[in-house]
Amino acid sequence: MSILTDTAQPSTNLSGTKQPLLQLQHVSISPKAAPSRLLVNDVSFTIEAGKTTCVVGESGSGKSLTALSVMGLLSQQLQLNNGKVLFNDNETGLQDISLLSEKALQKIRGAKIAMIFQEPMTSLNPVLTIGYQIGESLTTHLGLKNQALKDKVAGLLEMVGIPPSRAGSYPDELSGGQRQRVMIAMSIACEPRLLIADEPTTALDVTVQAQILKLLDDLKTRMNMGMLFITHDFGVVADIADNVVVMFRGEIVESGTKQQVLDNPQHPYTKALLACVPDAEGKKDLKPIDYAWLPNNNNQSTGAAL
Ligand SMILES: Nc1ncnc2c1ncn2[C@@H]1O[C@H](COP(=O)(O)OP(=O)(O)OP(=O)(O)O)[C@@H](O)[C@H]1O
Repeated sequence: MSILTDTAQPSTNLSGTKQPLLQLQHVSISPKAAPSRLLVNDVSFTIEAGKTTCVVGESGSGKSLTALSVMGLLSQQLQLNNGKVLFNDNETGLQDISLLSEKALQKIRGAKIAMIFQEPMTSLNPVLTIGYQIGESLTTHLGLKNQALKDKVAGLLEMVGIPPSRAGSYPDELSGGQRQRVMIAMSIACEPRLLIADEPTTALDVTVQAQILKLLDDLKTRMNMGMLFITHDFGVVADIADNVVVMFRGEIVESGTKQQVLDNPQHPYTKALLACVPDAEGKKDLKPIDYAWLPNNNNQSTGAAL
């Protein structure tokens, strides 16, 4: 049973040209207390419907802040001090959602742009059943109730590979992989146009990680969703990316298609990151990242974890 409509189509503007789903233009983020300290500096990239853009970089490179800025969820201490977050919500065409009121953003969040995080336990409420939690946004955004709500929740559970009979289970009765599947069911419930996934498989073992990546990739294709996928893992990039953005210390150092970036990396940092990736058997010698390309005396390893 498909519970998804097949209506998601790439948008075209009046002149018939395909419009991007999301376009970040020169986004910079800094602490309000120190506006000149740029944590994210002049970041621009585009995501199309039905395509996955992986943002990759070591810890602290600004990946999560970039994603949070799209959702309008930067912490109170931070500000978007430059740039545009253009989102195509199909009704209004491309609009700068960073200018919207919190109330207007709440209508977009969950319904048109959804996000899943690394650790599902921190996002799931331990005292509510998973069925209830999956149903919440369906009631809020789509007004579903009673049997229609139950049917839709059952369909979503089925779609993410959890027997619908588990709808009455509590989060701590599920495995880590199942909890992440519940989070995915919650995030796709309203058929968002854009899914932001921030390291959603990092806490999972390798086999479950592969299953979740495949599930997300299948859903993306089936729903023609755009996906912004944050990772520090080039293995994940190789599996699911269409396009890749490489970030270092708040800036994009390289971007392109997966083939361009993985097969023919241009920037020394991308080359250094790729040199750290173990091969399929985990045999390659793991080297620390080489920062020799950094100018001046700024070439010390940050000790950053990959
Ligand atoms: N509220 C905040 N106030 C000040 N600095 C912050 C705040 N939140 C994040 N930062 C800093 O901004 C930089 C980018 O953080 P961000 O979380 O985007 O990195 P990341 O690439 O997602 O790292 P990770 O992979 O570890 O999640 C880091 O140096 C971080 O310490």
